[in-house]
Amino acid sequence: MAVFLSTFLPDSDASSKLQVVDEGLGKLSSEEESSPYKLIGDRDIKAILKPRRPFSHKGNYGHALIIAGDMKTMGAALLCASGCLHAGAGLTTATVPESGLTALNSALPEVMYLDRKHLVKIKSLKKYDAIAVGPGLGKQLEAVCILEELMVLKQAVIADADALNILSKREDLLFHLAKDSIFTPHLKEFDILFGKHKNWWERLQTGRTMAKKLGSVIVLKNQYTFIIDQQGDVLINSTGNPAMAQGGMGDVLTGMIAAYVAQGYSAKAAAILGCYFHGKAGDELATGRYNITASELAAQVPVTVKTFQDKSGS
Ligand SMILES: NC(=O)C1=CN([C@@H]2O[C@H](COP(=O)(O)OP(=O)(O)OC[C@H]3O[C@@H](n4cnc5c(N)ncnc54)[C@H](OP(=O)(O)O)[C@@H]3O)[C@@H](O)[C@H]2O)[C@@H](O)CC1
Ligand SMILES: Nc1ncnc2c1ncn2[C@@H]1O[C@H](COP(=O)(O)OP(=O)(O)O)[C@@H](O)[C@H]1O
Repeated sequence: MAVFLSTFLPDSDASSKLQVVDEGLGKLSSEEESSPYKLIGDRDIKAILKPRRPFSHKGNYGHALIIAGDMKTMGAALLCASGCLHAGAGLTTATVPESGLTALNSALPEVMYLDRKHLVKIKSLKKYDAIAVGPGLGKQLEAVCILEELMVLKQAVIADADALNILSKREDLLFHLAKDSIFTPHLKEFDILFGKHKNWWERLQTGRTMAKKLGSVIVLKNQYTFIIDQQGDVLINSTGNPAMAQGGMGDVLTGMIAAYVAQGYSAKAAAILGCYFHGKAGDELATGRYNITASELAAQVPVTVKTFQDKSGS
């Protein structure tokens, strides 16, 4: 029986009721025209997820840089770095304001620190395999300067939260960020970036147009998160649940996506793995829980991935 796009949207409209969603990311068969709307299944994850190889070392799993945190939102940086760490990046470095250094060292001793002052002066961030920017970053001049530097360096980024708010006022930066960047807005951030929308159908159409125009991946977060790839296809993630509706959950997701980019996955694959395992970790914890904190979710991720790997034989 056909599944329609409207199933995955919180509001109703005529168009989405007519759009068929394909099961899985591959084509159904050579004769059938594939739909731009595809539901991510376990088989897709199995095909994407790579095992950790024998004799491998931290250098094989990439180095991620987290640019996040401000005086009152240092927690967002810690949560993002924690998501990155728990999703398996070989090395994670966080650049937070100096006032957050003690918190960083106490909460996440595995994570290294890079002085913000050095970041703005650095002419190359090439040693980092993934760069996430935005959670709790603030919108002050320093944050704007960081985004300007990243644009000049032409390295793809994972942009979230305050980075998106800054980009919404700076089209010159938005359209000059490196291709294969990943944008992770929730509904409000999406509308701030790309304009107000009447309903989710319209929002998705704008997302498709903008992902193609930017040559980047847009992760539009909601109960069902939509991963819109560079071709304008909409991949629907169905893991996750309302127990996850607590502050900081998106910060963890951003760190996880950065970890997968650092490990060598493409922008699209990293977004898929991040969303799937983020939601799946939440589903596992929610079996015995009314709500889940973002820190708990991050800690669950290695268990979730291992359980999936063992069950699917990947
Ligand atoms: N511990 C820390 O340090 C934390 C730091 N954080 C960091 O702080 C910074 C600012 O974060 P923020 O929460 O003030 O702003 P933001 O997320 O834009 O919400 C603004 C308004 O948008 C809405 N809205 C929000 N989410 C929505 C959704 N999914 N779907 C639909 N609507 C949604 C909602 O409006 P309402 O719907 O209630 O009218 C909400 O009031 C940011 O950098 C972030 O990373 C947080 O991560 C928390 C933990
Ligand atoms: N009801 C829900 N069902 C599934 N996932 C949810 C639900 N509520 C929140 N989430 C997930 O939690 C994350 C929230 O992200 P975001 O709003 O950016 O959080 P924050 O800014 O507080 O870190 C998203 O990945 C979203 O998909």
